[in-house]
Amino acid sequence: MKIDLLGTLRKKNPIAFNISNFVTVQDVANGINALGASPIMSEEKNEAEPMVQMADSVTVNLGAFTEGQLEQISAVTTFANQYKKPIIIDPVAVGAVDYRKERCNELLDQIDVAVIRGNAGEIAALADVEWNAKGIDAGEGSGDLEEIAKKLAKKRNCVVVESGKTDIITDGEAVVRIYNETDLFKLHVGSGDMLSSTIGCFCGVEHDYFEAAQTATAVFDVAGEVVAKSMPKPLAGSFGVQLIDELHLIDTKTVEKYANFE
Ligand SMILES: Nc1ncnc2c1ncn2[C@@H]1O[C@H](COP(=O)(O)OP(=O)(O)OP(=O)(O)O)[C@@H](O)[C@H]1O
Ligand SMILES: Cc1ncsc1CCO
Ligand SMILES: [Mg+2]
Repeated sequence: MKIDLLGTLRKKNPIAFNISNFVTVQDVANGINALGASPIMSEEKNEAEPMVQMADSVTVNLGAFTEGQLEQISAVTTFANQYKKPIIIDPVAVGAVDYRKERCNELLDQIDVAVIRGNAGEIAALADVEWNAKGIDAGEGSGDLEEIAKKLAKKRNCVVVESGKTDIITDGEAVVRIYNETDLFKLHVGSGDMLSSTIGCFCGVEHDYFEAAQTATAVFDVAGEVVAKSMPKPLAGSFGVQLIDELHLIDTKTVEKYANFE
């Protein structure tokens, strides 16, 4: 794993264009800004082209899109392919709402994406595997998590990050697993959105998106673990704030020390 990509990210300060959702947009912007990227958000179709041109990566979060916004998402992602900017997709709740899955699949049919990051329920839905997703959460299922992630990676010819107790990262062939020590992430709505946008930042500085996704996930997971270790008792609100603090403070030595992966 190329943990020193964290240094590269901080040196380059990539512009991370995010189409976010109204629930978590501020955590996403502050999280990746603290990490060392330069976030910019937009919902306006008429500025899609210059936004994409100046960006190093484009992260599209499908958490709360409207019908009108689909046109903007389509324009942005088409320009991103044209200008060869990596696209990261966060398919929020596609396992729970068919309308979302259908729109997401239409989008994925139109464009090439670098990374899809979702929980097990979301990744299973896009991989056409039976699963009981629960709203924005992973829900329950009995399928093999690695096989599901690989199936989607092959189907969409991209890297898949399937988050959960163990984060599974695959390019369809190789698999890297990152083991998490704390589940405090679940206390903070938007942990997943922040992870997806963190992956976007690393894809903006590393063209090997499999490597970028691994480093991003390890940095993010370790940041959460460091916060959890420092808290005398789990506090949901403080966890969210301290996660942003730790994304600012974290260094490669800390990631090397605590990242548990194979
Ligand atoms: N059971 C768990 N134990 C430990 N860590 C977890 C667990 N589930 C998720 N995580 C971690 O939480 C972070 C967010 O992943 P998660 O799978 O919860 O995304 P999500 O479901 O899209 O979240 P949200 O939509 O609420 O933002 C990741 O860093 C992941 O490693
Ligand atoms: C709670 C919620 N609803 C739509 S998006 C979102 C944030 C998690 O993605
Ligand atoms: Mg999510």
